[in-house]
Amino acid sequence: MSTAAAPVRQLDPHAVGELRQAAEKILAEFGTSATSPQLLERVAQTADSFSDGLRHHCRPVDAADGLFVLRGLDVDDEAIGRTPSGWATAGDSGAVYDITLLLLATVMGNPIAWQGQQDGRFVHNIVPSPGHETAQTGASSTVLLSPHTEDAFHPGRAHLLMLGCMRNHDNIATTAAGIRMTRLADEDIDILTRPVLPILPDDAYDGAQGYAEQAPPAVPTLFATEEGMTLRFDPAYTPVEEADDAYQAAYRRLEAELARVSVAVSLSPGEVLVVDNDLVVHGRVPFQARYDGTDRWLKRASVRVPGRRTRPLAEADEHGYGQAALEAHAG
Ligand SMILES: O=C(O)CCC(=O)C(=O)O
Ligand SMILES: [Fe+2]
Repeated sequence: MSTAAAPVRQLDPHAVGELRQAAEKILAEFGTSATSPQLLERVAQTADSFSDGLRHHCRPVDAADGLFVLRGLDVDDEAIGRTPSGWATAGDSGAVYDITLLLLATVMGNPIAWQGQQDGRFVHNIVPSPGHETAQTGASSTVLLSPHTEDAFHPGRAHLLMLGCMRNHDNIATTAAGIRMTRLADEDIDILTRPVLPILPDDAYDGAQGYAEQAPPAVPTLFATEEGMTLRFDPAYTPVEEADDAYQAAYRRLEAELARVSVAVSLSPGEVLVVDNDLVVHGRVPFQARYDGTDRWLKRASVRVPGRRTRPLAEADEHGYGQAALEAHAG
């Protein structure tokens, strides 16, 4: 894994001020970042009025590695208070950044939430939580969070994933690996393009594991589009051992290639990592949680981009394990 720098988009002071003022105004009006239809509507109106400069910073990912870092937001380590001990107790901690992320997400596309995850909030808190150290979810710490497509099990998954950093005293890196940086044999691409294995819902979803009304759909790992390759990959939730030997070997070679091209991005407060969820798998290195109110703390938003054609049409027939993605703004 390399620590090669991700492309940076530096927000200018004008754009930072514009965002800050807008987020504070909305927070003052509603008193919370908990999303109501009224708050979401205000977010949409506000994002509509943003300057071209700010909009330009939010343009689509335009590099082959499939990601960028937006830099320059102000985060005051004292003012944000203690790192919450888990998403369930986070409440309005860092609420102005929830709204900031929602505003940015709304410029980039349509933010989504999941009924079954973090109480249906549009912005999630990613913090290490006691008892979850070894889980394959954002709440873990001591284990490697394996590279994955966010919400890979679902046809309504995000096109863009945003991770905004509140605090990261131990410089714990997020990992990112782009499919277009890999080199794979044509034969492997051919095999991995076939729908052979399902991807099951991850442990962060209430209720989805018990979903047994229909068989899990087999989905392709790779998908070739006019603009290039995309992937849908989550080995921790894929029963790879059920495939034949040739498929398993190709899958392992893809895993090895993703590891080879993986970059480590250690976010600093005020930075927002944006990854294209069709091009990049992300994860996190293992770390030791502090559990003293100063732990690493990220805010996460997921965004769908209307009109993108980066996925197989057959996804429209998937049941999504009974989970529904809620869109912030009507189409
Ligand atoms: O903690 C991180 O850097 C990434 C965690 C993750 O996979 C996520 O929040 O989706
Ligand atoms: Fe993730």
